Amino acid sequence: MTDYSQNSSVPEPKKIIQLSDLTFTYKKADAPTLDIPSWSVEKNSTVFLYGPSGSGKSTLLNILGGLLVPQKGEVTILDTCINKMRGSKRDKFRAQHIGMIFQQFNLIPWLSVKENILAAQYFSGKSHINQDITETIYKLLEALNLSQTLIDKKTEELSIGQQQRVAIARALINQPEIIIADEPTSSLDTDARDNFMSLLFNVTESIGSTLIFVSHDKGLSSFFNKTVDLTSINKAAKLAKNLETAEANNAA
Ligand SMILES: Nc1ncnc2c1ncn2[C@@H]1O[C@H](COP(=O)(O)OP(=O)(O)OP(=O)(O)O)[C@@H](O)[C@H]1O
Repeated sequence: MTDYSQNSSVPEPKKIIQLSDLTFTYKKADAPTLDIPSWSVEKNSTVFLYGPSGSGKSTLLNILGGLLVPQKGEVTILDTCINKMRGSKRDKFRAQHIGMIFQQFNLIPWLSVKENILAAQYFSGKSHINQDITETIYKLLEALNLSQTLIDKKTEELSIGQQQRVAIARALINQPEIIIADEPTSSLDTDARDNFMSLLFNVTESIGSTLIFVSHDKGLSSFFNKTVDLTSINKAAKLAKNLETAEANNAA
């Protein structure tokens, strides 16, 4: 009898990020901040990552972006183990494949909007490929509802909301496969926040990226197709949480 079970099985979704056996401890800290036996993210998913303050969310994002390197374990992004790379190679890998949006935007204040965005393209080593970069920047600004008249303005002369959009444009200029955002909405009011979220989702979808997003604002989780509590994957945070609860119970 023919066995059709293999043919009918649905293929495994492609993992774009895989962590295994990861431990990260800050210098001088006496315990690890992250201890993650295993975690993966599927391609094209949108992940809302939350957890208590100090549970290691920013640390994890910095590891995914290759800004921090774990002492132990493997960080595999797009089938490449990034924590074994040399620093300069990892920087280039990040510039080519990962767009990062930080709470503080990390724009260079004395450079113009265009120069800030071009800097990201320069670091990716792609600047020679795209001759028509100004046109691409204009399109991106338009998609982000940012007036084209701002393109030559210094970013320090922009409002917070405008700076945030420039930070998104900079994260997206290289059409990264992965977008990592760390509390990008924390300084926005509700209307600006919702506006920002729809823009981010529109552009993420249009370039087919995978999004990892950290926020304390649980109300945002409905935008995402996956919600992850960091304490459920990070044994170190779970341990810290249990100790806190035990201390609170003892004090009561
Ligand atoms: N550069 C650093 N050196 C030493 N310890 C650090 C450093 N950065 C963070 N930590 C510690 O690591 C732990 C996790 O910090 P992290 O910023 O990743 O948490 P978080 O979940 O993002 O917190 P929050 O929600 O408050 O932003 C905290 O105990 C913090 O004090």
